[in-house]
Amino acid sequence: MHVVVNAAQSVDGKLATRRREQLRISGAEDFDRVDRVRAAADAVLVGVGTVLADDPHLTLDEEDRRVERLRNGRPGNPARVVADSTGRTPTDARILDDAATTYLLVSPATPVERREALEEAGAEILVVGADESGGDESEDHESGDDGHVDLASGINALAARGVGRLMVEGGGEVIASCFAAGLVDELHVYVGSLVIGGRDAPTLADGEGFTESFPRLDLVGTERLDDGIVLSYEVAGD
Ligand SMILES: NC(=O)C1=CN([C@@H]2O[C@H](COP(=O)(O)OP(=O)(O)OC[C@H]3O[C@@H](n4cnc5c(N)ncnc54)[C@H](OP(=O)(O)O)[C@@H]3O)[C@@H](O)[C@H]2O)C=CC1
Ligand SMILES: Nc1nc(O)c(N)c(N[C@@H]2O[C@H](COP(=O)(O)O)[C@@H](O)[C@H]2O)n1
Repeated sequence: MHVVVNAAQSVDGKLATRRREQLRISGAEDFDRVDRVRAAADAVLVGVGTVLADDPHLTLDEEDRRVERLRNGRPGNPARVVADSTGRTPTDARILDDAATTYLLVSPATPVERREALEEAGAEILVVGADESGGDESEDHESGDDGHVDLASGINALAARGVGRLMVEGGGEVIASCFAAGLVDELHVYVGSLVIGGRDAPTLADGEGFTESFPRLDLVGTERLDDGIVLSYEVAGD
């Protein structure tokens, strides 16, 4: 599985305001780039925090890209995936429409009735088990997962359904967990020319944070778009 993380942040590293409302950080040129990255992916993943805050659709904007995918024998839109341990995705969320397959990665803690309601609303439920690495106050654990669904298991379940390239669009909690689990291959960050501020505003990588062993990145590209810059990285090997 090849995992590509993409996000837009302010100069001070924030993905949104402290109110966690969707904010346009980039512009038309960057949204077109994001659409290209989506078009290359088999699936696009977000955390349930992003679904609750933004109600995103996560489909392609450009019809030509959908047509090209169909011509290549792929679904018109990439599948949509939500990391959602207890099934908090609203049944009227936009990602549950029929524009693409939508997988919800839930833990066994999600009640059967909730799973059934979400299936009825259009979701494919994948029960993938909770992450066991968090929750012990005595350890300096760096995963920050604390009983959320185990993303590595989720990715294996997606691979078994034909997903070879996964785009992760956020938010900060899920991106942090992806780095903590060593799942990320590429990172693309659009840095918009604004300061958002706020100690409680989401950042590119929230979670518990790292204290000893930090994911290291190789800068492989820079591109000026709109009034900002896209920084492209590959995750450095050990
Ligand atoms: N500028 C940008 O590019 C983007 C900005 N955003 C912004 O980010 C904010 C949302 O980010 P954030 O609040 O961090 O939410 P996330 O989208 O990262 O979702 C976090 C939630 O995902 C669930 N989850 C399931 N499994 C995991 C796991 N293994 N690790 C971590 N979380 C997991 C948890 O809920 P549970 O335990 O219930 O499963 C958790 O609370 C919004 O304000 C949105 O606008 C979002 C995307 C892109
Ligand atoms: N790349 C990017 N640039 C911005 O300026 C943004 N505000 C975001 N936000 C994320 O984009 C997703 C919206 O998806 P749809 O347009 O509904 O398909 C959502 O995840 C936002 O948080 N991204």
